[in-house]
Amino acid sequence: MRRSAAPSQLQGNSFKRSKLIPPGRSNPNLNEEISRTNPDIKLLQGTTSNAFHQSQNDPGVCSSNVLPSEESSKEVNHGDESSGQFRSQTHAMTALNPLQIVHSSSKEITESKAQEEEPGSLFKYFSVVWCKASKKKHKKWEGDAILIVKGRSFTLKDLEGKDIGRGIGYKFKDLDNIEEGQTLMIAGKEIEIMGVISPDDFNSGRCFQCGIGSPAAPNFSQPVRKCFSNPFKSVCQPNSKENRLNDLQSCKPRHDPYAPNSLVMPRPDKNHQWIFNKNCFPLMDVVVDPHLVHHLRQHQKEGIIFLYECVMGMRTTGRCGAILADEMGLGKTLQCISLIWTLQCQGPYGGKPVIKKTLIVTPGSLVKNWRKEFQKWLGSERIKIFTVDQDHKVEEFIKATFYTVLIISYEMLLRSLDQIKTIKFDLLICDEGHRLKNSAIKTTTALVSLSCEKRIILTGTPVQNDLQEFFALVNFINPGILGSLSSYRKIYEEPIIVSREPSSSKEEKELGEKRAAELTCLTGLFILRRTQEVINKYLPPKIENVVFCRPRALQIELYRKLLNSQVVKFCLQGLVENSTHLICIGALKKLCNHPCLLYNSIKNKECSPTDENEERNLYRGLLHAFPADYNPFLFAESESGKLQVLVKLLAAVHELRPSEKVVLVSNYRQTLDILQEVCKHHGYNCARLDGQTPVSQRQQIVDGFNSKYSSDFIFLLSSKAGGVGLNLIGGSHLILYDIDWNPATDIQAMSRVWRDGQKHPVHIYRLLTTGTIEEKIYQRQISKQGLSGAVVDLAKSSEHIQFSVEELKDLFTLHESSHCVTHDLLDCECTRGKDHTDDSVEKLTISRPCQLGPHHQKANCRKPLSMSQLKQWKHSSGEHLSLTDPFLERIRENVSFFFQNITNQATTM
Ligand SMILES: Nc1ncnc2c1ncn2[C@@H]1O[C@H](COP(=O)(O)OP(=O)(O)OP(=O)(O)O)[C@@H](O)[C@H]1O
Ligand SMILES: [Mg+2]
Repeated sequence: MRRSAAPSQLQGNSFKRSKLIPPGRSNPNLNEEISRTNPDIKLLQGTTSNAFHQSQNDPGVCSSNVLPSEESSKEVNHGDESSGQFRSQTHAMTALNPLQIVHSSSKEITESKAQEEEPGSLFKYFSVVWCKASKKKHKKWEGDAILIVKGRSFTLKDLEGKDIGRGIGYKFKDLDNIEEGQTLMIAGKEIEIMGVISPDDFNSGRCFQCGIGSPAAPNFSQPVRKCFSNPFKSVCQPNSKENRLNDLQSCKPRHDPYAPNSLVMPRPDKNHQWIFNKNCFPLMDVVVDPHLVHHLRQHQKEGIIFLYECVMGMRTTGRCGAILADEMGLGKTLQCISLIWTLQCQGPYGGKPVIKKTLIVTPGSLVKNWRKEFQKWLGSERIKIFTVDQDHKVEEFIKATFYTVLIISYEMLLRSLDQIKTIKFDLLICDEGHRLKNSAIKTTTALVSLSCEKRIILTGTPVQNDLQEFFALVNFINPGILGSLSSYRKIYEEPIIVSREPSSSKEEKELGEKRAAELTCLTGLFILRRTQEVINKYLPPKIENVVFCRPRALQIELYRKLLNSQVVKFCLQGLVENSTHLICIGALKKLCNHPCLLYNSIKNKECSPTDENEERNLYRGLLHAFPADYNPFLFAESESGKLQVLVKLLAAVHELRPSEKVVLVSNYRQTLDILQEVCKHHGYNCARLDGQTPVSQRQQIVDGFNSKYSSDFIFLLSSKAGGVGLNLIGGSHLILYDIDWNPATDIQAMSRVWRDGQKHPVHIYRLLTTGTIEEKIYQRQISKQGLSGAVVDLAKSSEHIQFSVEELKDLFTLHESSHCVTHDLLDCECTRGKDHTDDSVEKLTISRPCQLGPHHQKANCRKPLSMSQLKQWKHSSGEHLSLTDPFLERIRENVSFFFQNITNQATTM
């Protein structure tokens, strides 16, 4: 709260101030004094202790600011003054003793209410300044506030959205006649009306944002024609008057702004020049190096202009942060490299470079990728990059002054924070920066402690699903722009959340929508997100398949036994903790991957007989279901439906596309071990990257696989450990062997191959075991997250999921007779009105319109996929597949159902 800096004081409004009379509501003599000396002043008395006592006795009289009723506190929380069926009127009049009004007869009140009801339904909003009522001659306004008047009631809110005064039951004409410049006494405060606020400004929350710099309109004025200078000539640095005059003639843009396809940054407007060009350097066009522009896609050019305007403080005055939230694979790295290279060599004022040193913080597995990308786009001569690792410490960067860019992992940053703090960085880039959504974690506090104000967050993961996390990210790049956390919650979060409740009123919905729109509009100035569609045209076709694999006999037997266990029964009766549900879910998921994983877990538990816990109980009696001579190291394909399909798929790719490679993804290291052994057994060379792969080796492994000279046919990837940001374009087939609760994990993995640089059509296979928990997780991914439109979040894992007993019942059911439970749930034309038995499905598949074939409608490929979108995908049971896909053909006998969607369809597969 600002003190002694309220607008009227700053502006020195003597006329208005002369009207100020020391307020003193609780002192009746003072009121008299006020009215005697200043008949202009209105006393709107809503919050005296007298009034409160009265209201206790007379339910018809309400005075808030003191113990608001339940109804009124709802009003407070939601910022919604609409619920006002006022219980009575209190009083609102010029120089009138409030007690007189309190004693008004109820008849009078009713009559006046009836007369005034209609106009009272309209809201009026005023910006005001306020201070406590006092007799002092020279007083200080304590702050700005918003006065909301509806009919015969008012609420006074501070700029954090908190109620600081309320009252109801005033005379309509008193509240109706409020006008600019007027001084009022209300709720124990003296206020001065500064101006009228439009309903739109209030509903959008804009009126609370007076602390925010106004958005500066981007300036796209055409550059003035000038000769361009030699790109390698150093920029001028004027320091004296003569120099400056000389510079006026000699300073030229580094690159020709008029060359065909040149990318010229917008010029700063007058306001910007006033603030940032104190030395009156000549205005210079900032032109992106044509060497880079040559490669840039249109969306990347726009992204560079956006980043430039943000970090230059041209979009939001005084703020230099940006969030580039483009979907995965859109080339955020290249956009940043272009920005760094431009700002490091040029600037709008006399051409003086805007930045000297840049700090890039990134996940460990991407440190080398950043170096590679710098080299790819700028070569190794133009810019000197320093990457921190075990052998190259930050001290080296400090000593060797020619390095201008420091690339470091988040982990290393924490370890080297003291040294990092000694360096003056002008630009900070946080790659995969959604991890900063928690302001309490060490990484965030470490980065906040750096003084650099030009900050960019890069993330391919949408950031707006959790409003508090969103606040943390925004507050990191543009500190304070959304006000304090408490005001943000009051002004935006609470109304938005309330409006999304099914029980919310029409007004609450409207307010929430307006606030959400305003928040989007405000943050849209410095957040940019483009979706994959913008590069689809540069990418080869993507054929995405969801493959439902029939479980094998051993799997079904063990699955039944697990579901019949005491532990699962206790889960279904709601008798056990969430951790026990997770143990059961974990066992079922292992079984779906391969029974040997379950066998090993049972054996491990047996080895520690003293360890009496739920997991041990769950496994009781299960060993008997395995053959007596069971060998868990054979990894028999015939024991796992998915493994059988996988082996056939690999063989098909190897045979039909000998020059293409496969990325094979699992979330579990033990599963990757099995897959690795199986690959070895079939003579396929593999590369592997999981959580245990040393960070220093990761890029080398990725490069090796992507190289056309590599003999590796398969890349085994643990998606959680190393998925983000990797480019695995060496592979054109990607198989997701298991499913994660969080669709973002799977989407991240799938985005590794279908990205810029990919030459082949991409085939994606998501393997699910029919009728099992894997289908349930998939349904949860696409129904809950997809349908609600909620965006996904990488950090949320199953540990954070709470299950209702109903959900658990569904999770712990095995559907043995269905071809595809997911399809059964779709209410698809092909099954509508029929029993979901094997027979009926099979008969229908022959003629149904949604079968693979020309009738299918192309689904919107935007993620996350929803159930209704899935229905639009081509689908069919294994038996009735119309065989245009040679890979699916090879696996059809092990598969009960397929869904397929093709993006960027081409004639060949
Ligand atoms: N204009 C371009 N022309 C050709 N290749 C490009 C272009 N822009 C980017 N690429 C390449 O596309 C790939 C993906 O780029 P990048 O890694 O920057 O994506 P990203 O947006 O950071 O995605 P993620 O969110 O997955 O990290 C890289 O190999 C990059 O070199
Ligand atoms: Mg990236």
